[in-house]
Amino acid sequence: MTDANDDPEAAIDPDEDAGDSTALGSTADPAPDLDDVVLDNLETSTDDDSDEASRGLFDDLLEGEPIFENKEVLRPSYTPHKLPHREEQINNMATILVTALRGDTPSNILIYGKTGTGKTASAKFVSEELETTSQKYEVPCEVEYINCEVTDTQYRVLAQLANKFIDKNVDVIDERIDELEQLQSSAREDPSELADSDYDSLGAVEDAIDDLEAEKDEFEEVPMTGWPTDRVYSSFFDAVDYHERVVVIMLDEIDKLVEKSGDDTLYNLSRMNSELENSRVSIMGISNDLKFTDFLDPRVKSSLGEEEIVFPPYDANQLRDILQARADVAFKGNALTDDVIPLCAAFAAQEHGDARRALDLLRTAGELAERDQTDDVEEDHVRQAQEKIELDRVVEVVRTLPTQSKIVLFAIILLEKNGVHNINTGEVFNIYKNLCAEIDADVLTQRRVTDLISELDMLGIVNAVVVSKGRYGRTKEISLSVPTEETEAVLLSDSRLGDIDDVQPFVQARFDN
Ligand SMILES: Nc1ncnc2c1ncn2[C@@H]1O[C@H](COP(=O)(O)OP(=O)(O)OP(=O)(O)O)[C@@H](O)[C@H]1O
Repeated sequence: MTDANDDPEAAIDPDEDAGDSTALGSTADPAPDLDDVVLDNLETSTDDDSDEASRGLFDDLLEGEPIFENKEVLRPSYTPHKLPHREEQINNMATILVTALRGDTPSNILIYGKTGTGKTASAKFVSEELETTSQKYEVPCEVEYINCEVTDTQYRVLAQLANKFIDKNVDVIDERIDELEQLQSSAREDPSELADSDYDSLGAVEDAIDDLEAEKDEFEEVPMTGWPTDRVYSSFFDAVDYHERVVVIMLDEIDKLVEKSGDDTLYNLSRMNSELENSRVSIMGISNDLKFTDFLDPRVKSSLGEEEIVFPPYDANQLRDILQARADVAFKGNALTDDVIPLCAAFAAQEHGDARRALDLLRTAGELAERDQTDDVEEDHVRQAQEKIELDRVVEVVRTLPTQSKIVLFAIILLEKNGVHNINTGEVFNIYKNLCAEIDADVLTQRRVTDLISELDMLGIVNAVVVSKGRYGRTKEISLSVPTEETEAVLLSDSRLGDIDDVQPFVQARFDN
């Protein structure tokens, strides 16, 4: 990839710029003699004033040798061509799918594994290989990818598939029409051209073109809402069965589809083959959730799970190899100090062997080093990156909390900020009540507030431990697990909580009651 960042010297040469600005500057001198200008130009090209004048906001930034050679390679959207430590899973998939290249129906496959274990990347890699090979051997085989987190109802899945196949069918028809039109024009010049074709006259070619045009007009795009589901299904069915082919439907995050809209889609897809005449359909489901098949109809479960492939989490050594392979392409020669990759791998392995997290860390560490304008990425940049990513996560979780949980969290923050340690539920509840009154929110019961505190605990935002107070029973001691200032700022960015003017009186309230 070439981009201005790759070679800033080549893209914008400050010297060249200075020369230009002198030439422009010379227009200030009325009626310059052409020869003088050239001479002036040479003489003044080292003149600092004009150089300074042209230095803009970006010059300094461009001058620092960039750390990255190609940052895109570290982004989640990039599909690598090599996937270290996934050879076994990739081979398993290929062994199952090769059936498609023989014109038969491959078994359905279910792929399991935690987030960031390379399921999508591996499945996409195998699909691309499958499609390329099918073109090479001219065996009609197609893969359709659907992300069920986005497309999460039966209607949408079927509509999206129907429209994709309709588009493909239109392309097939257009190609055929092109061929016939070529035959038509060459046969007009030399009627013997028809001898090798299926048509005995120009009229017959004309009719065939008309038929194809009419067929094309019959295809109707499925709207994204509004049709009865069986109509959408039959549109999809007809579009797939339009000509002979094997179709692999890849349903990424398949558990989200089942969670949102049950197993009807899978039931319909898995029984299609008995009715299709020309084509065959096979399903490849990908899931983070090992238990989602428990919610499936037993028939769907056994049909979908004909073959199961598990993607185990990566360990720190495997993550190192993955990072190294990407870093070789992403960074300039010696931009990484020795500790960087092992540390990113170790942090990500602690999480649960998530390659996405490891790549995020490496990219963020590189960006932080770039911002510092240093020549290389150091261990400290990785630690800062780890903190930044963690903080971004916290901000996102806090920002999307329901209002009641935000109020409870705000009460805990106010107590901590006022030096209260080992906060108990009663203290939180008192402040919570006052905050609710201030912003006109419903007041929940203390029991419900205790539940909300437990939820905040599960999200890792607060730490709530149950301690025994001897004969006074047991109580919860609550403390914040996230940075106070940043979390408070996120809470105050909520328009309702932002309305609270003076928080001091609320803290006094803990002594009431
Ligand atoms: N073996 C590997 N080699 C190189 N890159 C990898 C490997 N495994 C995963 N990655 C990279 O890690 C990131 C996450 O991988 P991927 O999206 O395939 O994970 P996933 O298992 O599908 O996760 P999720 O369930 O969250 O979608 C991607 O950027 C991918 O390119």
